[in-house]
Amino acid sequence: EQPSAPSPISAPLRELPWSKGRGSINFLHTTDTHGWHGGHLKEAQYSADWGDYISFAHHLRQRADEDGSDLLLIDTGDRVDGNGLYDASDPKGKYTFDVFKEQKIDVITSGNHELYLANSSIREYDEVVPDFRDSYIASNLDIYSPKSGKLEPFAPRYRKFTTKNSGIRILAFGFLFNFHGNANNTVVQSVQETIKEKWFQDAIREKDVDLFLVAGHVPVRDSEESDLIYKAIRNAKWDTPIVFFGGHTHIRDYRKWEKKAWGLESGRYMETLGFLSINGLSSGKRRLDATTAKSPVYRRMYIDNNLFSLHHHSGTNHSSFPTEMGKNVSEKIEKARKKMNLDEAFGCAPQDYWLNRAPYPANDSFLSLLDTHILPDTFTAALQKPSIVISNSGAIRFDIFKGPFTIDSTFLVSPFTSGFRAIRNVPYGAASQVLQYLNNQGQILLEDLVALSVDPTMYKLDDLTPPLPPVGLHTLERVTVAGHKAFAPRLIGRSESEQILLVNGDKDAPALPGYTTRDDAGSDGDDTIHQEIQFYDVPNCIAANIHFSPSSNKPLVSEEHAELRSRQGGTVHLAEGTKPETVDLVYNVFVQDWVLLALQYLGHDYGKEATEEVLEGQTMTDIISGWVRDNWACEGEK
Ligand SMILES: Nc1ccn([C@@H]2O[C@H](COP(=O)(O)O)[C@@H](O)[C@H]2O)c(=O)n1
Repeated sequence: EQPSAPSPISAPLRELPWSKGRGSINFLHTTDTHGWHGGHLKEAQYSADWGDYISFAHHLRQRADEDGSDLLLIDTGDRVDGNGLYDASDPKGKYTFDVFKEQKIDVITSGNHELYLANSSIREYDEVVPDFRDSYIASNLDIYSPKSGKLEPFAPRYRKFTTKNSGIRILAFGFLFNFHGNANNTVVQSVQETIKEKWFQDAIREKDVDLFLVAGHVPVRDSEESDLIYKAIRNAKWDTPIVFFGGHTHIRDYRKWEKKAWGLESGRYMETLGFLSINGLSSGKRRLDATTAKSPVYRRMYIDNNLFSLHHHSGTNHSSFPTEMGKNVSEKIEKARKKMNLDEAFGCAPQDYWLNRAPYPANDSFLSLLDTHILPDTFTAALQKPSIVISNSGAIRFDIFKGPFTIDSTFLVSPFTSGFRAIRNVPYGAASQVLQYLNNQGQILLEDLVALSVDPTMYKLDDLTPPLPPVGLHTLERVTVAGHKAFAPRLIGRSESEQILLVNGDKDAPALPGYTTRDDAGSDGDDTIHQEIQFYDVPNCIAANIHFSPSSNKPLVSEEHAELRSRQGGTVHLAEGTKPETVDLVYNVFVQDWVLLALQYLGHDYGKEATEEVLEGQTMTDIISGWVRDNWACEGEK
């Protein structure tokens, strides 16, 4: 782990469901790592780095060699965008690729983030694909070759191989979901079309396959793409076991299609090392008898990526765990971080701000910080006229922790290179409705949130201190329920019936906060028994009003009047409660197509030519770091 990483905290662990002996295969799976190969430096629970993963895999490979099973490693894409280690270098990824390639990965695919920008996909094609020449698979992805200019497969379409110890014959695919946001130097063919192709139809009919392995940057659940692939394989081979490794939705999940087809998704940001094992497979070396042939057994575990877990599951300790290669890789990461000054602070956050671990709006919601402070402060200084500034919440990727906000933090919270654009003088009536169109699902109801939570506790109003504000959801740091001592709820709400709902505020819960996953195999998949963290849905987009606050029903101010004031004083700042006749509609470029579409629905046709750059191309990363520098001094600097 990195020298500045916090030491892991011991917690109750479940045992790794390892499968041993012939006909057994074990997998480790990473997905959506988004550049976090240095691990989490502010969260002890996820503090192991890529070097530790290399050491861990080494010990498990050795275990497989000893007991005759096999260990394979899978990575299903989105390795880029989201961490200083990748994003802070020029070109991006200058240090990550060398670190990443030191792990032996048996099946690897591309995600959507490798393809947003032409230069990222070219680097992926020129560097990562050759680094993983025998294992990179691109079943539905092509690239206009930077050398020949011709459209070529990004990597081989599939791979057939036999495992080293057990002799299990695997046929592996590598898919990406039907992604449309890629730059025009790559082509993602839809899964619907791909599975009709001859090469695919021939591949699923190949003889001597003991296991179909579908690695994909595709969610395992609620995904038309995964279901189509499953059905296509089953149409050709009614009984051959299938295993899916998915990604993209950043969750831990394990889905059962049927007893011989399961799929694992292994979270995000190097928080999780997914583990899956199957025993009872046939192989070139081992014919199964009638009973065992019917019953391969699949099991899974989500390993928290920290040394406490990794030592435990590999039967090692502090001194026997690190391998030479693992240590070298950790050192390489440390050097790269130093070279890029990733620990240099712009300022210090006075408290935690959560992206999904707090409801929105709330005092500890990052999105509330954005729409009530960061965007208004930045754009009030930069824009002259009443404006509405819209950003997608997806532009924000991670939480802010109390303490130093560093160069690294800027990329953790928002790594993207898109800037902001404006459409001038949009009638206020239309502009003020765009946000609603972009968030078309309306407000989240108390009932919806409660339905998502486990065992909400109901209390009477009188039993609670402090008393609650009116009906709705609230964040309170501590509450006291009559007859119990004070404790911290994850969510508290007051319903129409005047009862108080206290969600996940169980004072007897385990101490270490973390994931508690419920999947198709039950709720025992997380290796660490956690105190459950509540995650909240947030709107697609948020907005800030600049130079006006339309909270009352004062009349719209006429454009002429605004013009006049503009000429007189430069900036037009309307009096509290006054609505402008027109506003400049400013938005993050990523949502441009949706903003134009919403305006079209609202009866105003604007083309891209009607838009112009604002803030001289500054990105959300620049905006946040600039705001932190100006507003959050560290102790001693005040
Ligand atoms: N320039 C960009 C690119 C992407 N986004 C946001 O990221 C989302 C996709 O990320 P996943 O990890 O879910 O694949 C995308 O939907 C956008 O919200 C962005 O804001 N700007």
